[in-house]
Amino acid sequence: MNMKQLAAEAAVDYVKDGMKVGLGTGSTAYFAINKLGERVKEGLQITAVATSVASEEQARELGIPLVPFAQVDRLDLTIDGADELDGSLRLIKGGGGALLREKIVAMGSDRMIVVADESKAVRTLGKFPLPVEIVPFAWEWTLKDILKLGCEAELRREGSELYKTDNGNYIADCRFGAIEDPAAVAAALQALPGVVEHGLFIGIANMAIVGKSDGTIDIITAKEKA
Ligand SMILES: O=C[C@H](O)[C@H](O)[C@H](O)COP(=O)(O)O
Repeated sequence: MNMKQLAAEAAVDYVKDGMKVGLGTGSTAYFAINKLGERVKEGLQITAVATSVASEEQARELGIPLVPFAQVDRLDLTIDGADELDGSLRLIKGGGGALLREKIVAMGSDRMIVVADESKAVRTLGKFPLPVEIVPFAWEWTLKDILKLGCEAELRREGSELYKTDNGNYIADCRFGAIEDPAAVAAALQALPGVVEHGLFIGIANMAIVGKSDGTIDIITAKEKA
């Protein structure tokens, strides 16, 4: 079994009857959604919300019951991937462009389990360019503001077009180098009016399940959310 699948399927063991579940996005979350689909066919009773159009379509095809946000106050558990995670369960997310919906859903969940292969576990965040979702209006100014924070940044492209998120925004991929103080970078980005959200998830994940090449998993836990 590949490392992503190993981690994702281990996370699905935490899903119990009656839970309201957030479905993540990306190639690792894909395996979790697939496994959940299998368990729903076997009789598992859950309801779910998705963090992207792609995950919503996958869930619908598998028969996972999706509920509108208006009908659910909080989720019990969200399972999602990450582009990088450190030993304090700080994450970089958004490689697939879904960071805004992912953060809304994760923060509306009592627990978030991150699923990843071992290549994602790092000592210091920042090798993976930090995705920052910005509004298209005056994006040139927002990009200049971001550059002033001391990174190299460029707007993500999809072929010859600028990439657009499910929310119709752009993504600036920002190379800060090693991010020694993620909270400071997060605060500086959040202060810019054109920034919708950034891919630093700090104090949000409760547990990470990391699939390893030797076929085992590592579990990293954080204290429960207040
Ligand atoms: O926007 C995408 C998400 O944050 C993904 O969870 C993240 O990019 C990890 O994706 P993957 O599991 O495909 O490496």
